[in-house]
Amino acid sequence: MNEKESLILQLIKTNPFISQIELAEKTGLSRSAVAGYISSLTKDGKLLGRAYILPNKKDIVAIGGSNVDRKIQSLKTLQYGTSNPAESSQSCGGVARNIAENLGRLGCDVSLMTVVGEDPEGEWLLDYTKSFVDIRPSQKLSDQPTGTYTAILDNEGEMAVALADMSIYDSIDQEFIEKRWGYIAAASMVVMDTNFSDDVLKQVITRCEIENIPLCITPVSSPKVKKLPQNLQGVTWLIANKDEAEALSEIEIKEEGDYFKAAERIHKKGVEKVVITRGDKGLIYYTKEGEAGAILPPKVEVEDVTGAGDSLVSGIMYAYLKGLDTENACKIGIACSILTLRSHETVNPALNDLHLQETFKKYF
Ligand SMILES: Nc1ncnc2c1ncn2[C@@H]1O[C@H](COP(=O)(O)OP(=O)(O)OP(=O)(O)O)[C@@H](O)[C@H]1O
Ligand SMILES: O=c1[nH]cc([C@@H]2O[C@H](CO)[C@@H](O)[C@H]2O)c(=O)[nH]1
Repeated sequence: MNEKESLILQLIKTNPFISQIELAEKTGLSRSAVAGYISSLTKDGKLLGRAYILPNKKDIVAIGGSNVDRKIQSLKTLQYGTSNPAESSQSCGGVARNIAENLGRLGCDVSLMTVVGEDPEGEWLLDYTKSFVDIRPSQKLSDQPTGTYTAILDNEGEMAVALADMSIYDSIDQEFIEKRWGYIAAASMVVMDTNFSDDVLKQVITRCEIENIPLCITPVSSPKVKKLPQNLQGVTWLIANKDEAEALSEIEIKEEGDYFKAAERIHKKGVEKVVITRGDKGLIYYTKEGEAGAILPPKVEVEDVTGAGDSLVSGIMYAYLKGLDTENACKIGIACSILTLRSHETVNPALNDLHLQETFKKYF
């Protein structure tokens, strides 16, 4: 094989969709010369022909946000209206991205459909994430900055207030999803956060229902939960914290029984399995099959709460895909959140399936 042929083969390997015109531009040959090389490579059996490429079958596709998380933790009790001595850190974030990374670390085959800006932050997020996750369905946008999440934490690691600068997600339209539907159709399960527009959320819910693709929705905040449609038929799991569950159910949760009333209201919108989390009081679950219960977490030292909810969702999905029932899937979810609570990062870099199983066995 001569130098030009091996260059053409290399370019085709990197991008099987490359056109003869692009190959000509990249090799400095004329288009007809490229055609000649391709024909001789085909005759020699080095190229097997042109083909449509289908996405690989994946366990999970995560749809939604990828942000840079900036966390500033007060060293002493927070005092409002004055300057508090603090410590800052930065990590990769975004609910969909966090879930995808957690699942990737747990050994699942997962892909991420997100958008970032064409800036150093976007580059960093995708570069870091691609070690655990297939990022091919994601895109960099040249005219928008990467989303950022800035959280002020108190000295105990609990979030006091957070600011979400994520206008980039408003530019995602139904066509973006349509073009990438092949990835969704090839998945055993879809997990979607509520960062994208209400039109996109509705489109994914409706189409997953029609095509019978299990879908888990996890809201990112109480303002953004309101983007969900009234009709949630087709949603398999909805996993929300107390504030998000209140906003979605329009029920104020004051006591134990209210959690189940809120869950029942959300179930009546069409959701099969509802989980409402409640910080150090664990969670409650309520399903169409009539399962209902509360699970308490063990007492743990909290380093930083950021990402606890996302790892809980990841643990539940990991267990659900392995065929566990709702109660045990929720326990795996709690075990996964404990590992995040003990880490300053939004996703614990020490997470793996062995570590998760050991934590589950230790506490449940
Ligand atoms: N202090 C804690 N002690 C033990 N478990 C906790 C604590 N805080 C959170 N968790 C675990 O994490 C899960 C999710 O926490 P929470 O209800 O605060 O959700 P969230 O607001 O979505 O979290 P975040 O936004 O911080 O990721 C809980 O169901 C629980 O299992
Ligand atoms: O509106 C949003 N707020 C916060 C997040 C993300 O939540 C994560 C913590 O649960 C954190 O990584 C942040 O980026 C998001 O994706 N959208």
